[in-house]
Amino acid sequence: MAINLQQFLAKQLSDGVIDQQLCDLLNAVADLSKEINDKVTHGALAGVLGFAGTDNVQGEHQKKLDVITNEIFVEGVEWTGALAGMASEEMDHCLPTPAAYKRGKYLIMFDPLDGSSNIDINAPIGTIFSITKAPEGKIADESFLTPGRKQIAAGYVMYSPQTILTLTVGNGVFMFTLNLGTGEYILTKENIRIPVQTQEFAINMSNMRHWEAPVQKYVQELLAGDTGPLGKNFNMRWVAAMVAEVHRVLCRGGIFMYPRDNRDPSKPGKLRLMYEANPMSFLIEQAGGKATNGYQNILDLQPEKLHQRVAVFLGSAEEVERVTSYHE
Ligand SMILES: O=P(O)(O)OC[C@H]1O[C@](O)(COP(=O)(O)O)[C@@H](O)[C@@H]1O
Ligand SMILES: [Mg+2]
Ligand SMILES: [Mg+2]
Repeated sequence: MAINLQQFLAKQLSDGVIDQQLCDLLNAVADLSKEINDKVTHGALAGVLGFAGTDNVQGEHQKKLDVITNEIFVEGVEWTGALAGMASEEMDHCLPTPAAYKRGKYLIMFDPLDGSSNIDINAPIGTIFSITKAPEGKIADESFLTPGRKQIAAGYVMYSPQTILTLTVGNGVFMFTLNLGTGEYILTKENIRIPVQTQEFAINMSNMRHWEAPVQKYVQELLAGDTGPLGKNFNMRWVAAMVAEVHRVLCRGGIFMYPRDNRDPSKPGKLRLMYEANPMSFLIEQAGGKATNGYQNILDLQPEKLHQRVAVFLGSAEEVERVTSYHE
């Protein structure tokens, strides 16, 4: 019989994999994602498309939905009693749990709306989250700077033809599909394994001239197909939402890359370490894949800043190892 997310989490709780606070927090994230799903699904009818007229801390123009989903996320988790604080792509600094609410033992970092450029064209978007243990004492931005290897749980929700919540609590990767009739997330895939080999890659090719030499060489080899040193043909995909790219890699393998480039020296890599690369790398490793910045495993990087950017190579082990070896 199909089990729902609540039942899955109750089992993890009784098996001692998660504690009550984490269980409450994950249930709250699932619930708030249904509210986001509702807004996303109604789009223009709910008046949520277009720009908000504000910029975030990274100088990016915020979409209305970036702001709305950030509010839904904050309000959806702050009351749970599971959090000492939270941090988001859309907030300059962290938000310690307000005194009105009970302080808990965890921190959550999130990208409330991933793939912002897809909002207005009705293409896939998502929400990403990462949960770590909170240190004792006052919570400040520095409290969040622990390596991804220390994550307790991570996941994403993908809003697309189906709404899918993908989760790890450190014992494999599980996917739950939202039943729009009952409002339940139903377990639809478990113990996901990424094939070691692949013939599919994802990279924004329009940036090719800005990449560093090792990435230029590797992508030339992918393009050369069976006439080149890799001896096989590759297909290419680019959805422009990391959630959707990682979801595809988890479902059928592949390599997803967002390398450093020299377009803007202040932005080495586009993706953010704390609430994009770390949670996704945790999921990928839990499914038997690899995730590096070209030099080191992403999960082993010591973060320096809350909104730090990082190069990302993740997915099927053989190809991630190959492109990483070109950097050495
Ligand atoms: O504009 P590009 O180069 O296609 O970038 C797409 C990448 O940017 C992102 O949309 C960044 O995330 P945000 O939308 O949360 O800023 C990734 O999801 C995606 O992989
Ligand atoms: Mg994002
Ligand atoms: Mg975002």
